[in-house]
Amino acid sequence: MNIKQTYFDILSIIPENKHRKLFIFFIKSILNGLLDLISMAYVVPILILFFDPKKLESMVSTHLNYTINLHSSWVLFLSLGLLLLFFIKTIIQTKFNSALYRFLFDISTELSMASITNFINEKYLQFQKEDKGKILQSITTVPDDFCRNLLHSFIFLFSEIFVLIIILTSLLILYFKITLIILLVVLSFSTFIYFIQRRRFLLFDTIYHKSESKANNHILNILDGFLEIKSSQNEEYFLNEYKKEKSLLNNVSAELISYYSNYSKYLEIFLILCLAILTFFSFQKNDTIVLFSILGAVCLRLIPSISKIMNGITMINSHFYTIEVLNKIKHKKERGINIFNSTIELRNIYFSYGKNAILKNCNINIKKGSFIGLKGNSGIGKTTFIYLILGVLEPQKGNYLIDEKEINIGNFLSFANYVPQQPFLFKGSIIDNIVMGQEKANINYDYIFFLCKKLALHDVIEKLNNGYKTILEHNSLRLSGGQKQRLAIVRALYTKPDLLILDEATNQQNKSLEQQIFIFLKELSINSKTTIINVSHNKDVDSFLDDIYIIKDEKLENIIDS
Ligand SMILES: Nc1ncnc2c1ncn2[C@@H]1O[C@H](COP(=O)(O)OP(=O)(O)OP(=O)(O)O)[C@@H](O)[C@H]1O
Repeated sequence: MNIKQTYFDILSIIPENKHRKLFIFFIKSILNGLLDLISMAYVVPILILFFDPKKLESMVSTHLNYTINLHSSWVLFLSLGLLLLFFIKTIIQTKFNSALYRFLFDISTELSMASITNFINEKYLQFQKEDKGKILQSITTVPDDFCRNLLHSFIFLFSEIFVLIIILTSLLILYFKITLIILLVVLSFSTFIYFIQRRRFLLFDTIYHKSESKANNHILNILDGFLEIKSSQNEEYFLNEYKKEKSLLNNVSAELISYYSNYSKYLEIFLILCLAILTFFSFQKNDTIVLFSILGAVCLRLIPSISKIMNGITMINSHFYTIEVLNKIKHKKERGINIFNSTIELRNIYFSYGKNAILKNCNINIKKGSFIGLKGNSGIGKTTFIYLILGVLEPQKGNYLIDEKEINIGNFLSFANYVPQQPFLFKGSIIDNIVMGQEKANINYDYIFFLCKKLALHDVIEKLNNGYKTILEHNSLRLSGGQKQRLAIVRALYTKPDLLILDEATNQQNKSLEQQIFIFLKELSINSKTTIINVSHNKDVDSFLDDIYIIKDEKLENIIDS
């Protein structure tokens, strides 16, 4: 592990406004480590001495060659001072711990937000290619793992190394020979353990990286395919696939957690063995007592310190993947702001998915307020064409003009709204699902009721237990397919889009309902100048359309003109 490189990698991930605070935490954690040296184990023997002034006086005169006369009031004063020091130390340490964890989790939230923002601003084609399990992982587990395991261990690694240096320097000054032997023994033992375990840590890193996203994908499969999985009676297969990855992950976590206590046990055993050997071969009786007392002190503070360092290195090595994942997050541009007054024009557009050409030399001029139909066989490229108009996909060739001015596309047009075949509903009330995050004070309830009435939804909603406040689940089954589609149209219309695209968005309505919806849409296109593009195979709605286009043999043709 290259500590310097890891430090710079960590800095490149953490938001810049947190760098100063991070540096302060490094310093504070060193001070915290030093405060750790004042432990109950040292305070109690000192207190016992204070309450036995005769012994303390004789110790001072024997070891320091100095005569003191301790009054009982002094003893009491010193004892209280020591206790006070211990309390202050404890308060400082608890405050430091709380502040550190708040800081770490604060960073985790920011990284999580950066990660999810990255995906929501991603180009659609790129988003489609992404592994959805990995997306979930990089939003949920990775920021958490980075802060809780890697960054936390890194901060403590510094402070523990610093504390260790102080302890060793003091011991070297006091008992040079024996400390040097212990140091060499412990260092070679730790290095030995590190090198034999290193490949295992890297394996853990790979397992965390791969298995979490695989497990996420299995969860997504189970959630999305709930009915199909049950109807084909394949629950067992999907559950086992999930279990495989989850067990792997949990086994790794269990092993990692156990390392912490195991390291100190290995060290203890190793030091006891060394002690036995040294006692047997090299030391006289007097030295053996000194040796025992030094080793006692070593066991008290040195072993936990070395264990913490080894554990920190283990944690960092096992979570390196988080740096790799988080490094990929780049802040991308927000939705483009455009205005549409008269025309949208696509000129000589060529678009292909890899070698699969979908549209060649495609031209269309869409006038504001027009109601356009788009037809074509399944898989011919209707949705692709719509995504090109919406600005979600970028053509390989051709020009995109709004009001006769060429624009750079690649991001959703701000004035457009789109209703897909399978509308998306999220956990929240019906109102939440319509306004999608609008501030409560700004919600235009009258317009929502008006739209719902026009789309034959108002009565349906009013009949639900809590009316418009009824809570829907993610992809709720509480509403029928047709009702969900109408709710999605209300949602799109609520934003008063200049351009509305319906991708087979009424194919689950019966004929009379579909006619009712189209009468209203036609009114909007005439009165509000809402431009509408409707993708549908259904000839029943052709009479509402001003223009009908068809995609055939990679060409876009106007049926009405030809
Ligand atoms: N992200 C993608 N990568 C590669 N190929 C794709 C991608 N999206 C769609 N395609 C392919 O492009 C072709 C056109 O797909 P598209 O979804 O545009 O057709 P469609 O006319 O809307 O079909 P349908 O009426 O069945 O919904 C299909 O052959 C499809 O497999």
